[in-house]
Formats: sequence, C-alpha cells, structure tokens
Amino acid sequence: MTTRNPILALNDVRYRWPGRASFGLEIPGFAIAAGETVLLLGESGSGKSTLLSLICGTITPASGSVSVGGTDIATLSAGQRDSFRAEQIGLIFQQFNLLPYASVLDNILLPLRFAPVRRSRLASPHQAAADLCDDLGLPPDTVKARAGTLSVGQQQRVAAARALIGAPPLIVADEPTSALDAATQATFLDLLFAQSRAHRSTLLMVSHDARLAGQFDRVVEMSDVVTPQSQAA
Ligand SMILES: Nc1ncnc2c1ncn2[C@@H]1O[C@H](COP(=O)(O)OP(=O)(O)OP(=O)(O)O)[C@@H](O)[C@H]1O
Repeated sequence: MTTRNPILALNDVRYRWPGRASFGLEIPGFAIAAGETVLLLGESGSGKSTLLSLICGTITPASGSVSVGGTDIATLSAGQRDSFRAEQIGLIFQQFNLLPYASVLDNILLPLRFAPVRRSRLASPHQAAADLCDDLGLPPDTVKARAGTLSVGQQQRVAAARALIGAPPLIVADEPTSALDAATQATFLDLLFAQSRAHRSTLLMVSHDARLAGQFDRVVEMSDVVTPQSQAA
C-alpha cells in the first residue's frame, strides 16, 4: 500500500544493535501520512524504542532508508541529523526529560535554540510558550516555576509544550502516559490531540496499552511492521 503524502517512510530497513546478535529489526515498509495520528503497539522488548531511534536518526540502519519529510536521514552528516531532528520532530519521552532546575519557560523554548525554522514561525516565542501552557491547562504563572517543582502530570504537559512549540511536522511520543494515573492520562491525550491538530502536526505515539487505540486514526502493531523472523528471542 502506498501512503499519500508521507511525512515518514521506512523502506527495507534492517537494524541490529552492536553486539546483540539475538535482536534485530527488519521493516519492509512503514509509512505515515502527513496529519495522521498513529498508535504503534507492541510488547515490551518488541523494538518500539529502537524503531523510534531509527526514525529520529539517533541510530542509522545497516541497510534501507528512513525518510522524514522526503529526506533520507542517512544522507545527512551526524551534525546535520541533529539539526534536522530538532526542526522536524517534537519528541515526548516516557520520563519527560525536562531540565528540573530550569524554568518551565526555558524548558519549552529549548528546542528552538537548535531549530531556527521552528523559531521563525513564532512572532514571540515567549508568548507562544505561555499560550501553549494555557492551552494545555497549566496555571498562568507556571512558566516561571522550576520544572522539577511541578506535579508529574504538569511536567508531562510541559514536555508536550516543548514538543509542540514552533509546530514541527512530526510529533513522536514514546509511552508518554505511562507515568500518569488514568484520569490524567485521558486529559493529557485529549490535550495532545487537540494541540497536534491545531499545529497540523502528525502524531506517532508508541505504547503497549491497547486501550488508547480508539482515539487514533490508525493503530499499527509492531508484529505487522517487522518481518516475523526479525525478532529472534
Ligand atoms: N542501547 C541499546 N543497546 C543494545 N541493545 C538495546 C539497546 N536498546 C534496546 N536494546 C535491545 O533491543 C531490543 C528491543 O528493545 P526496545 O527498547 O527497542 O523494545 P521496546 O519495545 O521499546 O521495549 P519496552 O516497551 O520495554 O520499552 C531489546 O532486546 C533490548 O535489549
């Protein structure tokens, strides 16, 4: 199947962690259309985080291609890959990865330092950060607080704001709700969807929680993405 207008396309990708003969990924073809929301489900150890690392260009495949917005990441130098990632991808991690002693504002603005195109989309980055906090349901003076003083649910909203600021085309979220309780999870996902749509970003979320499936345009199982024999025990 061909995906129209793909923001992300993997073709004939093979990857094996160095020194780990027992695990490898073989992905014949996987694509996401611009504007889609996709949930990638898979058991622990099935290679979801490895796949996200390939998409973000922090690791490169032994063969095959990973293209984001039509650019094959393998054609970029390591330095170019870092700035390409900062421009193209807003990342939300399971453990948020905020700078705990820095203010919420500085945390949200951080990716713009490495992404001049994202920065140039904003008349006032400070105002954009404050607006995102507001849209994500954070109290008005949160921007001045140190990130480490916020609740877990609030920190994850700050992480979402950091990913969304400057509207990168692709938002990649690795188990972003696993540290949240059920009620906070539902609210966080509603806000993330609303904001991804408002910013016209594509959303790829990885989880092992199939209960989230109903909220996405498409649900993909790791077992459908990789060739069956590629994940030896
Ligand atoms: N940095 C690494 N170096 C070597 N092997 C790794 C590394 N990261 C992951 N692996 C191995 O790759 C395999 C897949 O792990 P990965 O973290 O991609 O799975 P996952 O589906 O994201 O799991 P989980 O849901 O538990 O996070 C595992 O066997 C793991 O040990």
